[in-house]
Amino acid sequence: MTDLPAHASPKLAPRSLPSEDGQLDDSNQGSNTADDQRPAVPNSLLSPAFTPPATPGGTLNLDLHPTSVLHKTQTADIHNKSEDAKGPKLLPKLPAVECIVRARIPTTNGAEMFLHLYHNDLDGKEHLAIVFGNNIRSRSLDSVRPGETEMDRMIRGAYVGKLHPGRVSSRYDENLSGSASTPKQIEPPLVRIHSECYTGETAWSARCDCGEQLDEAARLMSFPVEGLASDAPPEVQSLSSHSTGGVIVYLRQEGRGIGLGEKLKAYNLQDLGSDTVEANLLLRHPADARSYGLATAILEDLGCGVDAIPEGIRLLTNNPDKVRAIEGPNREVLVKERVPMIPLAWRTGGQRGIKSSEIEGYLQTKISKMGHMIQ
Ligand SMILES: Nc1nc2c(ncn2[C@@H]2O[C@H](COP(=O)(O)OP(=O)(O)OP(=O)(O)O)[C@@H](O)[C@H]2O)c(=O)[nH]1
Repeated sequence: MTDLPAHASPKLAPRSLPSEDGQLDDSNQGSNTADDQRPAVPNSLLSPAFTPPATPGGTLNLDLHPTSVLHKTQTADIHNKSEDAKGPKLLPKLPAVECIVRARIPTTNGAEMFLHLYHNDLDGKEHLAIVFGNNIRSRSLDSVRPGETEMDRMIRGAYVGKLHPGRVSSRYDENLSGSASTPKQIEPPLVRIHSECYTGETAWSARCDCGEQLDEAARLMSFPVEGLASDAPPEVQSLSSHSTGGVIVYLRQEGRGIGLGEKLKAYNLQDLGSDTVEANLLLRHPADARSYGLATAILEDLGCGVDAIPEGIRLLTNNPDKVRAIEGPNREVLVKERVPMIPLAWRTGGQRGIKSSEIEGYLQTKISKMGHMIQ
């Protein structure tokens, strides 16, 4: 019997049995990146479960293409020729999105933002757009619904200017001059596509820098131009002429798309010695199970597509795959510039930011295995 560690389940048959010469019996062994990245562990430790390559609980637009993303990925997984080791999927067609409601949120740092809640035809999740400034507006929110009253429009956030007690028109804010209530032509806006991370954003985790990245994106977008002091970091200085707004598209793709429960299992595997990519693969998930079609569609709806801003957007990310993915299958969005997100601890020589051995490994794996450009 194969020599297995004590915690290996004896009930799971190995996926490939070693042949007599000690080689694995996979016919396609070693032929691609997934295999290259798969850690050397007993096959019986691998979970037999298959996880869809998109937001858990969601459905993919299978009806559009019989040979859908899901089918292709399943096939790839079965044949152990996965292209899933890294990199998001480009959906064949952008999903339909609709902004259902928008509300003004004053934030604890004094800046104000408008939270936009979206529905879509791809999954049952409520994805969000956090909009800073008055220049970015949702087309689907602003469009007129049959039979709605002015009060209905104001309640769902389809108003210009600001709400105040006694206001009666969604279209006209008597406290604003005419020009101020009309969105101006905007410069290439700053955009962040952010994936949900309960542990990093809410539960104070120092395993990742997701919370810090979300805070930093909001800070850059709400940075008052006149407040740009000499102590502002270089990337902020370079943004000075633009930093009057932006949008964070907040996708409910927890754990790079595998969901919170699976991410927590991955954390346990990381504590057992795997890195973040290996842990996902051991659980039979792609290293990155996300897709970005929803974000592209939301950006289009917010007037950040090439139809409205041919100059493109400036994307806050270190992830090269995200840059291409966000542009969409038909280049609906143009990424004019990638703005890097340098961890605060690196920028301040460890004075501020997240300190933990876990975050060091996390960032190292992003650079070495996921091609992130943290510079
Ligand atoms: N599966 C898994 N997901 C993780 C882990 N740590 C963070 N995440 C998730 O990763 C997502 C954030 O992705 P990142 O890789 O940090 O960032 P990115 O979006 O790829 O790239 P940037 O734009 O440069 O930040 C969130 O959904 C987190 O929940 C981990 O160890 N395992």
